Amino acid sequence: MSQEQLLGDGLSALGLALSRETQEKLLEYLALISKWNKVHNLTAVRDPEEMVGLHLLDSLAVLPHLKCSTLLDVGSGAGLPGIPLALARPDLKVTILDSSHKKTTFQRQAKAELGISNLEVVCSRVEQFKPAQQFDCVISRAFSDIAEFLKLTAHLVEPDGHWLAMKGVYPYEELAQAGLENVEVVPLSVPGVEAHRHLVRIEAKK
Ligand SMILES: C[S@@+](CC[C@H](N)C(=O)[O-])C[C@H]1O[C@@H](n2cnc3c(N)ncnc32)[C@H](O)[C@@H]1O
Repeated sequence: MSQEQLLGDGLSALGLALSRETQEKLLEYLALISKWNKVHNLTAVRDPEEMVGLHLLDSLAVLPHLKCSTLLDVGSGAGLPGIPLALARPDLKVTILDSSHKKTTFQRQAKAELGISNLEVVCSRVEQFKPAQQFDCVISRAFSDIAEFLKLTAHLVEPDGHWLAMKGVYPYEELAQAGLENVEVVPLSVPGVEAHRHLVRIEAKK
């Protein structure tokens, strides 16, 4: 099946309506990752069909749970989930951050080529990042365990804000290790991705 069809079907299954133009930009973004992957090792996922599920739909599955106006994606790598979210939600101010120059050089290229005006790119270790303003929401995928994620980003979340941690299997151990009980854990079903997915929401307010 073509990437266009996979994306269209996946979005329908997720109950998401994105314009034709946005869908084209999402696929242009995948094409850019593939192009850069030939020279730089940006992501291990290289199969065109798998990329739609693991890069785009996995990121976009979070959209219905995104209730914020400023978002920081920590350890964003090739721009995941931040770039698909910025493309799908032009009203959202998205900052993507990574400590790797190679990754943020790619992120800047993607921002320029796709004309993503609601996206900022930051090259920094997250623990050293001192923005002028904190964020409503700080998100990460495949960055660290939950305790480390909260520790490294505590200075970046608004007092009324929250964290979203994108996880695979239900993270019982990570939650226990972080001393977190009674947090919201939403199971997500991602079209084209057989593995389990869970989204953990942690409020900054104690
Ligand atoms: C496994 S990758 C995940 C990339 C992306 N979120 C994804 O899901 O495809 C983790 C990323 O975190 C970045 N990273 C690790 N420690 C970091 C730190 N302390 N500050 C900023 N970025 C960091 C790495 O450079 C790497 O790009």
